[in-house]
Amino acid sequence: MTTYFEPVGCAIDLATGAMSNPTGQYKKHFRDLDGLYGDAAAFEAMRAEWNDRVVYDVSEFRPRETAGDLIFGVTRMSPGKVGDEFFVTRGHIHRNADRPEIYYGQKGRGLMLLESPAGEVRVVPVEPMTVCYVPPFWIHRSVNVGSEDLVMLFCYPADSGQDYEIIACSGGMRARIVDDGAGGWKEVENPDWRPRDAATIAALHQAKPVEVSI
Ligand SMILES: O=P(O)(O)OC[C@H]1O[C@](O)(CO)[C@@H](O)[C@@H]1O
Ligand SMILES: [Fe+2]
Repeated sequence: MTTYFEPVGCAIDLATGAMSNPTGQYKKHFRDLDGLYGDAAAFEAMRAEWNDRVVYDVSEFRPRETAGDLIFGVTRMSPGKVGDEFFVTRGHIHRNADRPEIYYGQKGRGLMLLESPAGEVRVVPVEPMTVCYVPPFWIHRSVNVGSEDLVMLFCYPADSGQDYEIIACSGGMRARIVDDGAGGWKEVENPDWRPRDAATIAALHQAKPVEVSI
């Protein structure tokens, strides 16, 4: 006999960015984000005040990790900058790179910074009442460009996985989002960025065995 999963409703608290009935939660502290930002000296200078503070936290509902299911949850990110660069999440490509994702902005003013394997850059707003579609194969990272918490719902295929190395291997993402000095943001080129070679890009497109659950 087939045993069905129980349906669940998860309430989102906009004040805290927490979701009820999560199956998991984690926090990323400032100290965990060393190496993400362009201005390493500014990062070190902030440690005294920020080291143990939470920059972003995630509550998620992950029923299982087999193909066909979904993982969803909420990310809350504090406002702030390292030098002139706005706070970001680590960023990743999905380990099964052909898996997409959506984000739905709930509070605050954010951006999704995206980069294709070949190095094309896109920026999509993530604000209340805005859905951001992250297509398959795009590296993605959220940016809080506002002055209050950014709260976003996310949802992606349960067998996506995350690969964080792809960004580190290229010297960071190709673009950084910095303060424009006029209350807004602008995109600047990361001088340390290195293009991916053809073999690395081809490997992302290799067919993977499809998981079948019995
Ligand atoms: O996993 P990262 O890149 O640190 O960013 C956190 C966000 O991305 C997710 O991994 C979802 O793709 C969530 O945990 C959260 O929205
Ligand atoms: Fe993702």
